[in-house]
Amino acid sequence: MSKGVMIGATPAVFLFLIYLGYNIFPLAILVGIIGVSWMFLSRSGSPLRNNRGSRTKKKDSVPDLSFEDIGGQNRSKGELKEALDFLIHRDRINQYGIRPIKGILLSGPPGTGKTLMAKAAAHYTDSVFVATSGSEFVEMYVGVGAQRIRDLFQEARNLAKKKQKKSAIVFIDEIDIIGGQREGSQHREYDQTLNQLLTEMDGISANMEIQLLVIAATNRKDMLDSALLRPGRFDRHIVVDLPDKKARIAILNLHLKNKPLAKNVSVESISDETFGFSGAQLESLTNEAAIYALREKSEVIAQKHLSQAIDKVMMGEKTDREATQDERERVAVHELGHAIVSEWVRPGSVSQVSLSPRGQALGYVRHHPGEDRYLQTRKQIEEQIMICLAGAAAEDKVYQNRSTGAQNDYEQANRNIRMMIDAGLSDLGIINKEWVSNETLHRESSKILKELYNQTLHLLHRYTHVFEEGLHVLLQEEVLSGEQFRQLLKQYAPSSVSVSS
Ligand SMILES: Nc1ncnc2c1ncn2[C@@H]1O[C@H](COP(=O)(O)OP(=O)(O)OP(=O)(O)O)[C@@H](O)[C@H]1O
Ligand SMILES: [Zn+2]
Repeated sequence: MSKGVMIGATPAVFLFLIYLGYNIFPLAILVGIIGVSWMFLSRSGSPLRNNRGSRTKKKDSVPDLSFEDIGGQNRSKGELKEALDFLIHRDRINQYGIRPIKGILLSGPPGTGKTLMAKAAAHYTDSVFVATSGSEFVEMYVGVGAQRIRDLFQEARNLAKKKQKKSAIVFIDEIDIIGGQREGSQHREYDQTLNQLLTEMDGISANMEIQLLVIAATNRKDMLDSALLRPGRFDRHIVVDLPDKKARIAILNLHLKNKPLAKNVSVESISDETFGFSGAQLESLTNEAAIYALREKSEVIAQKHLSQAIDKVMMGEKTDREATQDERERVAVHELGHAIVSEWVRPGSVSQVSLSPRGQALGYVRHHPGEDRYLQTRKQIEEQIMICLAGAAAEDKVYQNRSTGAQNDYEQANRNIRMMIDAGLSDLGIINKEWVSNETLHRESSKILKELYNQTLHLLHRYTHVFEEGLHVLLQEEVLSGEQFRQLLKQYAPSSVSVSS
């Protein structure tokens, strides 16, 4: 079976772990999901991408977008406003001899509203807004990039004068492209561009006629050249993170405001199911839901449209890729495995098992997230690993063999094992990795993997009837709702294992 086909099942587990929300390193994982969803989004040609063109518009006077138009992000907004107050109360700052803020760096995953924040900053300070993106500097001839930077700053000053404003904000998206760490003498062109930017910033002083502020955005702060982060340059860092549940509600409400919404729609439940979504993905979700409603000629956007839109944003558009009947069966078995163990670990966690091809996937399990967790015990990590392994174990149980569809599942499992060992939670105890050989680490991780795999297989063997019934429904209906699935479990699962131990 070709690799592409059975990749099918893989995003499921990925979403799983994220949706369980049990991670010690939430950010890493969150960035992970964004990476993954982004991958799907760009493949499916989502409207999100189309936004981009207009976002990097070069010239604008004062943007008509305020902080109220940005959902959630209260901490970042607060920090940003505080920094901006320096710009507004320039005289007072001068009086105290405080050096003006010249650069603010916004960092965070894609689509979290960094561009919106920069625009709102211009609105808040009544500044003109001039924007560019690092990507515009790619493959420019030597000298052109530096000239572009010079022009940009000049443009900002000219525009402010023309509009009779006291200040201008220069926004540079994807700053990491021009401000990435230098390696030897390569990237000479970027060097010149970066140097020009630094020169412009160094030239900003408190008593200029037009006060300039540079706001830069990146989702790879670790990549930036330290010269950029020095005092007097981008010395204010504001993290713009993925929205939490409350923020997701706020963002959804903002984007649903101008749409006909059915009365019984629960925005809260949508926010529950979109853990790890960025603002941009939430916006896309509301848009897709409206399209589904329109397609059905429904007067209002109903819960089911929103629910379909979640799948679309998460996994990509439904594809009409025809899997063979054998493949469909195998994917169904695989996903049922994930779902069974997930319910065993945390009853109520499965929100949908689906056998409809979407993006690169042939099937997937969608989860209700638990509460956000930042610490976890050995048992919890082991359970996560079991959920990962359950797809392959299910195939093993039913077919006595496995396919290539579980590759990502293993990667995810291995990441968890590494975390467990690093955190001193494995049988090796607390270790200093420098003194432990790779061989020892490898042996320990294989041992964990093997034990948990056997446990998972053993557990699944007790669910034969659930597999049979679930398979039957999935092949016919393509989806099993969380409720339906739990009903099956209630009916067919051995009572001793139906609840988490
Ligand atoms: N907090 C938010 N509130 C409302 N809408 C949001 C929010 N965050 C993102 N969006 C939506 O997502 C779109 C993209 O956001 P924006 O361009 O600001 O993200 P970004 O962080 O700059 O992304 P990138 O890193 O990809 O440039 C916005 O136009 C808006 O529709
Ligand atoms: Zn899987």
